[in-house]
Amino acid sequence: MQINIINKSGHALPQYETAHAAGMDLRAHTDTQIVIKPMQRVLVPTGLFIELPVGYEAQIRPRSGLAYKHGISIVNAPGTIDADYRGELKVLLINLSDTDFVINNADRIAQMVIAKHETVSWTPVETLNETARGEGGYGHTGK
Ligand SMILES: O=c1ccn([C@H]2C[C@H](O)[C@@H](COP(=O)(O)OP(=O)(O)OP(=O)(O)O)O2)c(=O)[nH]1
Ligand SMILES: [Mg+2]
Repeated sequence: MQINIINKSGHALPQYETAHAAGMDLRAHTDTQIVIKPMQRVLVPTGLFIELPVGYEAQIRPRSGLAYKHGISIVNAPGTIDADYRGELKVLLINLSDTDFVINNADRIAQMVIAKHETVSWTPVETLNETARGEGGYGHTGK
């Protein structure tokens, strides 16, 4: 499918890095180097603006390589981009390591998955149907 995008980043458009990748990497759009100190969070601009079709969302997810090697994650993972959002895509990174992490312009900082979603309406009721699980949760089936 095609999605309208405005690209003010000066970088190439996000792309799938392999043939069947689910996510497209997002690059930082910054004039100055960004340093994220341990346990600090930073909202990193991408320079991208998109027009998702109704019924679709974009999910902003961490990159596992950055997470494993540098403790870089996303505070609100997965970030949700609504179909009616027209602002700049931004990535809320957090440094979970004990050393500073440096981001340069064009670094690939996160990945974005485009996904369908349902829009539901509620039917208020007094009881819900019975299941074997019932209210069990939070590990009630054991280790
Ligand atoms: O990682 C993110 C998460 C959100 N957004 C943008 C797109 C999204 O549509 C909008 C609102 O996000 P969200 O609903 O998660 O935030 P909120 O705190 O509920 O704000 P709002 O009241 O504006 O919905 O912010 C981003 O650019 N990056
Ligand atoms: Mg919201």
